[in-house]
Amino acid sequence: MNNYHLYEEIGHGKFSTVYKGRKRYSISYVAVKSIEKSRREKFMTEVGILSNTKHVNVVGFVNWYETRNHLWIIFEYCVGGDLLRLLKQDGRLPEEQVRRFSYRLRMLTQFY
Ligand SMILES: Nc1ncnc2c1ncn2[C@@H]1O[C@H](COP(=O)(O)OP(=O)(O)OP(=O)(O)O)[C@@H](O)[C@H]1O
Repeated sequence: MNNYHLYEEIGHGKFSTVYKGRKRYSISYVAVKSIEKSRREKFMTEVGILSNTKHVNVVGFVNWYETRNHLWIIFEYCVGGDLLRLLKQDGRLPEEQVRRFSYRLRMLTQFY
């Protein structure tokens, strides 16, 4: 984890916090998810799936780490956040946009 600078929190789950990060000595920005060690099984499942998935519609996996108190996943940083945030901010989406998102999700389910 010494390879990354951590900036502000950009989201959180029940057992995790997600920060904006930057790889040291570079201008590569990432999302850094810190997870409680009690959630190791879920963490390993998430790492297993993401590290074996390379798809334009799935957030890119970079690496994972373990420190004394936490497990960490480094992801590609999605500037726009997630779909839920978009819906909360914009309310109902125009039909055309719903169609675009649905198409991407459909591509993904075909991939699996
Ligand atoms: N790669 C990313 N880029 C930008 N924001 C992200 C990224 N990953 C996660 N986030 C933000 O962090 C929030 C929480 O992340 P995520 O959905 O992965 O947690 P979770 O799996 O629900 O966590 P938990 O299992 O602890 O409940 C997302 O809703 C999103 O706002």
